[in-house]
Amino acid sequence: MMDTSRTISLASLRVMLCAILLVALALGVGYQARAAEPSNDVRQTVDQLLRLVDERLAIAPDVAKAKWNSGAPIDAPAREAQILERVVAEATRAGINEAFAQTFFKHQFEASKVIQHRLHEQWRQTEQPPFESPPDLAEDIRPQLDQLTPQLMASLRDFERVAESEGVKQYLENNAETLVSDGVGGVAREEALRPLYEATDTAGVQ
Ligand SMILES: C=C(O[C@@H]1C=C(C(=O)O)C=C[C@H]1O)C(=O)O
Repeated sequence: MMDTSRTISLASLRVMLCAILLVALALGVGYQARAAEPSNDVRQTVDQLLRLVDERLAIAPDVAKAKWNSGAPIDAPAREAQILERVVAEATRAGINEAFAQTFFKHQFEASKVIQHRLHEQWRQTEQPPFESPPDLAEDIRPQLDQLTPQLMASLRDFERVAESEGVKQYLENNAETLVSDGVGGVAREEALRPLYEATDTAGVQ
């Protein structure tokens, strides 16, 4: 015959041990989550940059429309060089890492072109006629993009200062999708944000 009281006490001991383990695990996870949560200030900095990236990407469909009507090539290297020239000048003036700023903007150009190419491909398939009243590239769109350049530079400067703080990469990952929409399944977003992820990587922040 089995000693029932002994069996019960062994079983309850196991339950207790399990409970203790679970509590310890929960506390550990909770601690990690707290430790990885960046400060308010850091979160605002990241949010601001993500919003500006989103704002810039949101202009790409207008660029695509203007070029669809005019037949101008999507790739405009002279225009990109002109923007980069301003970026370098501003980086020098404001003490922003020049290589980082240039790489960041090159990625914004690529991301914009991903969206433009996708739209043109779609419009070729649907035999889209010229748009009724497309925005003017030189008069409307490029000035809008130029307005964003100094805002993005200021935001990059702030981002550079917090890229090394704890939990920034995770915070970026968690908020990128909500704050940056690209309409092409995340391809343009990934392209636009890669330099930011890399900036957190070189800091050894996971
Ligand atoms: C937006 C344009 O299209 C492309 C993307 C650019 C950008 O993101 O600023 C610049 C030049 C082009 O290669 C443009 O021609 O102005």
